[in-house]
Amino acid sequence: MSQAIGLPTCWHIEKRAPLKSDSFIRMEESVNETGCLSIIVLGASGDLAKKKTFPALFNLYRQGFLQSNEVHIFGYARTKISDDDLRNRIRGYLTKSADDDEAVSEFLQLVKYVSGSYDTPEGFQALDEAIAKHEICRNTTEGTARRLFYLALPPSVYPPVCRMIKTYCMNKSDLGGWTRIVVEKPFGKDLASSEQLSSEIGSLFDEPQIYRIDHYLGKELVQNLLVLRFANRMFLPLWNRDHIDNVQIVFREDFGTEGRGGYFDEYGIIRDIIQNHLLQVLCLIAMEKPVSLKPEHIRDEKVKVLQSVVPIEDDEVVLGQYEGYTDDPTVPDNSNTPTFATMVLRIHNERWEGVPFIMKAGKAINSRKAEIRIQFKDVPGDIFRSKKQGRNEFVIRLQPSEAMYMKLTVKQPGLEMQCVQSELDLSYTQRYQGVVIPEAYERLILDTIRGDQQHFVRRDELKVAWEIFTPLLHRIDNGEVKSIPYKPGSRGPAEADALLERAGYVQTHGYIWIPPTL
Ligand SMILES: NC(=O)C1=CN([C@@H]2O[C@H](COP(=O)(O)OP(=O)(O)OC[C@H]3O[C@@H](n4cnc5c(N)ncnc54)[C@H](OP(=O)(O)O)[C@@H]3O)[C@@H](O)[C@H]2O)C=CC1
Ligand SMILES: O=C1O[C@H](COP(=O)(O)O)[C@@H](O)[C@H](O)[C@H]1O
Repeated sequence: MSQAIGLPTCWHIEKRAPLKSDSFIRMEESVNETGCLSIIVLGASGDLAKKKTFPALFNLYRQGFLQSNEVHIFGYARTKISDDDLRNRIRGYLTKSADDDEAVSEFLQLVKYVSGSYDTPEGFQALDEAIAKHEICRNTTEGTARRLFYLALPPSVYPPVCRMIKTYCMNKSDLGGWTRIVVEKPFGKDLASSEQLSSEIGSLFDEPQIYRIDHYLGKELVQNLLVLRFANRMFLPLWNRDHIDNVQIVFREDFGTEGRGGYFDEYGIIRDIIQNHLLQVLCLIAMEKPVSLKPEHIRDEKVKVLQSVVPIEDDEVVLGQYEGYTDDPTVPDNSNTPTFATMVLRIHNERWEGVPFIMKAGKAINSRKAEIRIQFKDVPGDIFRSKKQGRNEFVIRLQPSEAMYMKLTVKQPGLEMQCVQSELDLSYTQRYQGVVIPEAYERLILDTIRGDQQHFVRRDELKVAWEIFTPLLHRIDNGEVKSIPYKPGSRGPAEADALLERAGYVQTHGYIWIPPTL
């Protein structure tokens, strides 16, 4: 059928061409993407390293973006383990397919481990020796080597680590090689510490060398937002306060922070998820159209919309902590750290005045998903009494099962004039069969090697993000806003649903979207 009307019978997406920038912006200068490359994962013994960083490096290797005759990967952390111990720790996370066993073994042979502290020279001197040895054995012309330092560490240790890298581990000269650092969110704990961190790191590295990563910016459906909003005429008249009643940006995980207390308890769910991942999504949903797709133009518009966010009101915040969180030996028994938060952000500008942006994040709750839910206003002069069917909603499912669907009211098929809720649905697994959606970290690590900063956080963007959340975070740290206990596996505190209702969200009862099966 689709052939008859000239539509493609199947959707063919060009496989990613090796080592070519697939971003819309051609690189302004040719990028040195060949030659010896050392990737150093600091915090290699940790949760991020095993779950995200090493798997992303493996996938880049398996797809040919990392060549075994060029790259070497070094893990660095305090934990005293051997090369093989690290290899065994990460092996199970690299892939689920037995077909990859040979590639896994080849990849793991590229991985070495150096143990050392984060604030004394010895470990970093040993690390530099190990890197230099690799560079020499690759017959690398002095100074053309590339060194990428990935800080899979709590931000509290970034200053000493950056000082040690600058002092002991830089690429020895600049004949086309480079040294870059990738630092993880939340990049500080509040405005003052973030600015302090930016100043300290800014005194050691130039902005083009610093990659502030927020891996949500690498997710397929997040990268899709700009295209969705600004390449489709149909959304232009609807995307504002005249038609949209409320926006929810939701992050749920059905597991806790097992063993990550060393990091998580110091930061909490707002610093861990809302101040960065969900706020980045808010920017892309709420920002004005950039002048062009140049990184600076996009990031200019993100800063502008963040500058319009008004201070958060305590009566529009609900915090929670799952029962059993403090049973974790890495968490203090008297911790008040929130593992759940629902809050309302408000943007004081012409496009969004009066539209609540409801940010929800929780660990150890009843499902794992991340989505954007845009709820439209009621139909004026409703002759179908369709209000009981529920409002129109545009849902963008970031994960799992990437999808976008529009909930709408239609005539129920049959003889009767009955209304029923249905949906227009774009489910990626069904629509783009056979296309592998890259993991966020794969894209972003590749961008750091290519020198492409468009999907990374700029310093002024970070400053405004902290200005929004710091007053609330300080009130939480001072015990002025308490966490409500909730049962693991539940929806979180009931008070959060009450806040949603007060903010204007109207639940559609009886309708659920079921992802289509192939
Ligand atoms: N886990 C995840 O899924 C994600 C995490 N991130 C970010 O990555 C960073 C690290 O997170 P994650 O790996 O989960 O955290 P971990 O608690 O697993 O810490 C990583 C490593 O850092 C070292 N470390 C932990 N706490 C401290 C401390 N207080 N002082 C010095 N060293 C410490 C430990 O290594 P050792 O003791 O061996 O030196 C640990 O193995 C965070 O900034 C987080 O926001 C970002 C995206 C996803
Ligand atoms: O930054 C973080 O993100 C992960 C969730 O990442 P996702 O890609 O699986 O959604 C979260 O588990 C972790 O606490 C946080 O630090």
